[in-house]
Amino acid sequence: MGARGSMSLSGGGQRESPDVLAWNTPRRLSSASFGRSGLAQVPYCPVPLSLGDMIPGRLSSARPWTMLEGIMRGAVRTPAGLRLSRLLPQQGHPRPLSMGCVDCTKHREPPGKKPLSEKKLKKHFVDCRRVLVRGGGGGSGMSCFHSEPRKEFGGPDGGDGGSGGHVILRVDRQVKSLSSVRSQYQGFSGEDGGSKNCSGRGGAALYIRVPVGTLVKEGDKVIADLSCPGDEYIAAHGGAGGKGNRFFLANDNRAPVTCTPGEPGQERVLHLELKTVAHAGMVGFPNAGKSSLLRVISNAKPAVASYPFTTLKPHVGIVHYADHQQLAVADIPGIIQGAHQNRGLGLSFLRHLERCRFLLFVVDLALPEPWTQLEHLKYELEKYKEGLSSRPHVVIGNKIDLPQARAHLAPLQAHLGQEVIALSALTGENLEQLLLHLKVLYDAYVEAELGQGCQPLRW
Ligand SMILES: Nc1nc2c(ncn2[C@@H]2O[C@H](COP(=O)(O)OP(=O)(O)OP(=O)(O)O)[C@@H](O)[C@H]2O)c(=O)[nH]1
Ligand SMILES: [Mg+2]
Repeated sequence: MGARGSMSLSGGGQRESPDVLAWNTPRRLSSASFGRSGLAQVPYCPVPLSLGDMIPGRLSSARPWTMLEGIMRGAVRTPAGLRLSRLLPQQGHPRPLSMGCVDCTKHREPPGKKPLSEKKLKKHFVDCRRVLVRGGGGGSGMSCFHSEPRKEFGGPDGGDGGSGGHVILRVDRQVKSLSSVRSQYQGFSGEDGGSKNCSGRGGAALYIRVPVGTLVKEGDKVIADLSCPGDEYIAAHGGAGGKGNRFFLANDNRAPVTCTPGEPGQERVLHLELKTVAHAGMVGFPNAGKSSLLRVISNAKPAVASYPFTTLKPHVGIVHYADHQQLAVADIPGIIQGAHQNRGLGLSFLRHLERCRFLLFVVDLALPEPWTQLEHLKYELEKYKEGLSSRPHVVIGNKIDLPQARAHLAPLQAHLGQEVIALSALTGENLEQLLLHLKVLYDAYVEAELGQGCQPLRW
């Protein structure tokens, strides 16, 4: 018998424990060993194996092998690319083994993945894309006639072509920018119709994965706002399939030869624009310490340096609270006076603030007359979009650890007539006050949304 025969070869005369599964040669499970379910349960393997799965080549014979004896034939291939043999010892070195499937190796550490450097992240962050989408073409209809012995002219039996596949934009939470979106997409075509009234298979839908907060524009018109994970938008419809000659059968035409070709898919040029979705957006002059602050309150790691415009693209960090609430905070590039006249990085990146429910104005307390920073910031926001600066907000005075900053705090508060949260992103001083304040703003936002019957943004 196959299994017993191979045991004597590989075991080298060694008596084996009935409880172990010994390795020799990888074998493929053959069809003979599977019941109607198509699955075989191998001892010591917690999951059933299916036809084509790799199993260890030899099994101890003192156990009930009747089922297994028939299954040890064939070579080494698995349908899903699964090769259990890779988990097992080398051929020619039999070793007791009590596992036989991938599930048994779950505890193994995955190979280490290097985090992307800040430089690479910037390079790969794309928040605008022009994309040409074409739906799949429909398959052509068939023109043919039924024919069988003694029935030569059986009538038209050409089937219709399958319709072309749509091209669909789908929001995926794992996708963080539009960098993975290509400039062109062509949907899958439908199959042509066949004889015997067989219709062609329709083309499969082609999905383009986009990040949460993608705005779809055609020309200047916004046609879709994909702001929730799982949202879908059909960017280009597939073409309809052509008609086979059977379709044209009529009383006055019993033998039509006409069939129509499939229609081409829809073709559109779309502009995708990413507007970061976050609860809070940080606004401030360059070097105010926005990125430093995001690093200490969240899990995000934006670059920090003492030169202006260190941050060139938005970063979103998540603040975790003890009650499992999660608050997303976006750090955007610094704004300077005259940004609306395209100074500095301009204002185009302010679109990432548009969806933020509340704003965090970060002011550098170490600079003289810090209230002027706030005035300029609000002015620039208003220039970009009216009413943007009057959203619920909190003023943060950063760098309180510096001696001159303490002196500037009282005049700033007097000037603004509102509370300023003085803290230090460097030393962590007074961060709790900011976190508590953020929670209050978040709770107010959730309450307001629920009050209006809307679902608040959950991260
Ligand atoms: N002393 C002190 N220095 C700070 C504090 N926060 C940030 N800094 C320093 O300020 C400099 C700028 O910090 P960033 O966090 O990069 O500032 P930013 O606002 O993100 O700057 P841009 O990305 O250019 O807009 C860095 O050298 C930080 O070390 C603070 O609380 N105290
Ligand atoms: Mg920064």
